[in-house]
Amino acid sequence: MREYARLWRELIALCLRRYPGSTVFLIGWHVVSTVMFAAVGLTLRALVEATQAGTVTAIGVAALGAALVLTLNLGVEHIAYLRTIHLVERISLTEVEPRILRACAELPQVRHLEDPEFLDRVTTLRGQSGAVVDWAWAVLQAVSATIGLLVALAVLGGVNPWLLALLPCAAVQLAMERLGRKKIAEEDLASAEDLRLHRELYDDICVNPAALKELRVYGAAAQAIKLQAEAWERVTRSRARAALIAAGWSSAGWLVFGGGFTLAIFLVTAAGRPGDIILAVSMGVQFRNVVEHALHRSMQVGGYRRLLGPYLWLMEYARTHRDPADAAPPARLRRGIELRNVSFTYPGTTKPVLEDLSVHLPAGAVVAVVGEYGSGKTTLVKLLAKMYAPDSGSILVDDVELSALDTAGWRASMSAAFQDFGRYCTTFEDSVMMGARGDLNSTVRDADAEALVSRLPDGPATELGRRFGGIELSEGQWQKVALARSGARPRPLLFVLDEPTASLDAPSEHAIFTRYARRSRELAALNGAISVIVSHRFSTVADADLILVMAAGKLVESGRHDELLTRNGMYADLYGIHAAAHA
Ligand SMILES: Nc1ncnc2c1ncn2[C@@H]1O[C@H](COP(=O)(O)OP(=O)(O)OP(=O)(O)O)[C@@H](O)[C@H]1O
Repeated sequence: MREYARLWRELIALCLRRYPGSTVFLIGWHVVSTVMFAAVGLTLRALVEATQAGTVTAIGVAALGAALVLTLNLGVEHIAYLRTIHLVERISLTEVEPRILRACAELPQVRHLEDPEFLDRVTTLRGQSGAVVDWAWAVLQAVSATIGLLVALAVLGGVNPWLLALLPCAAVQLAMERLGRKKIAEEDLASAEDLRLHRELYDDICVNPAALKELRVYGAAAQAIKLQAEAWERVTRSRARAALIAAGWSSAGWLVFGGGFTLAIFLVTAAGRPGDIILAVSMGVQFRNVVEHALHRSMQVGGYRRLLGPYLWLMEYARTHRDPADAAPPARLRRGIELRNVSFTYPGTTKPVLEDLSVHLPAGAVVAVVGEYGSGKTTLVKLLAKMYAPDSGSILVDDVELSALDTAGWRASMSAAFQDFGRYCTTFEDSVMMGARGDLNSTVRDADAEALVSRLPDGPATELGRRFGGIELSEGQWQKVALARSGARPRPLLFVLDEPTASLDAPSEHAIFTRYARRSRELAALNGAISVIVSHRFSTVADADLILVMAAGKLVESGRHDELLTRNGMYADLYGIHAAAHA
């Protein structure tokens, strides 16, 4: 409960800071509106009593008061409604949505992507930042409307105590509504996985080019559409069931409230004076709307909690998963990187992907990692990039635990072309430089991407990616963009190329490796940088200072090309197969 109170204060303070005028006006209106409903009945009763007494001045004052109250009730209420919408939209888009995005983007590792609890909560929050801000105002409105209702009940109770029976009737109604909301919240969380599946399949069927091609080739589109429909069917079925149960509770509640209200008004009408009857009837006519408003905002407050729970959970998750490490990475590597008995299993799985891996990567070395498919090469690279932490063992950077190095600082000290590189729909230049301040021309040259740039209609300023109106590139061209990006950072300590030329032709591959090998040597002389190249092509790795041969998560051999050939082990076998295939 305390965390909700803190969040509420935080959101209102945010509104005050960004839009002080609107916020003060709205808070002021919510205070004034607590007496507005009762004021309608009281001014109309005063008008009737002044008319009965025949006092012209009293009639004039009462009529003016009633007109003012009615105008405020209708006019200012509408302005307050519009201001609230504006405020909620602005604050959610400029403050709360970025907080949600930052909470995800600044997580130091990528472990959370395998955590269904994390994914379900982030899915629930998608596009819902407005609801988080609206909740803060709904709380204020619910409180203001509830106080207004109590003031009105005090006035009505003064007229006839039977009218107080409206309060327990409303309480029963609220309790029944709550049961229904709880059911809806439970079903929402339970169906989050199906909802995610439905959206991902939609993307695969309609806009994801990689999946789209395969669905066509394998004739699996109909099956994917069927699975998508089934996922949606499960979502809607469970939501409809919850909505029906909630509606049942709600209707029963309204029945109780409506019955009590009708009886109370009947009793007052039977015994009241003309002024009191006008008061009871005028307030009675609006009473249902006022109760509904108070209930609606109160229910919204409760309903929004299904989003506030995940929101607070995410903020707490981001806070507790913040990088505790603060040691600065070295400016240059002296000893290098050492892996000691490193083991790793992906979250949610049981089979270790890396087992008891120990190896020293000397400063300034070009290290090649080879091995069968699925042997753990990419996983090793992910551990070096601190995307995951080893389950046991340690990784030392110049004798300092990698886990103790500030993650953002370590990432700023490395550069990488990952196997599953991103395709960013922005200009070629932005896609390559991505915040780096290196020289675009030499970066393009090293990635052998000069011919690609010369073919782009607007050169480096060309927008890439057809999805947002740019031009589409081939797989190999996208890979060159990713490669160029990895070369844009001027002085990385760790330079990772994970299958950097898998989509490229042989001449391109040769040109790139010659340049990157030269660059690696230059970097090594500059700051002792280590280059790690994962490749299936043995011609590529023969010149490496150290070759690591992986098999089923284990390091089976390591050494230079000649040493490994002499050893006549797995490397020699694989090299032989490769050489024969390319003879
Ligand atoms: N995110 C993940 N969650 C669970 N298992 C994973 C994940 N990523 C990879 N694996 C598994 O870990 C093992 C090693 O994968 P990894 O990508 O490291 O191998 P690799 O040697 O790089 O393979 P390739 O040569 O095909 O790129 C594989 O069995 C793979 O299925």
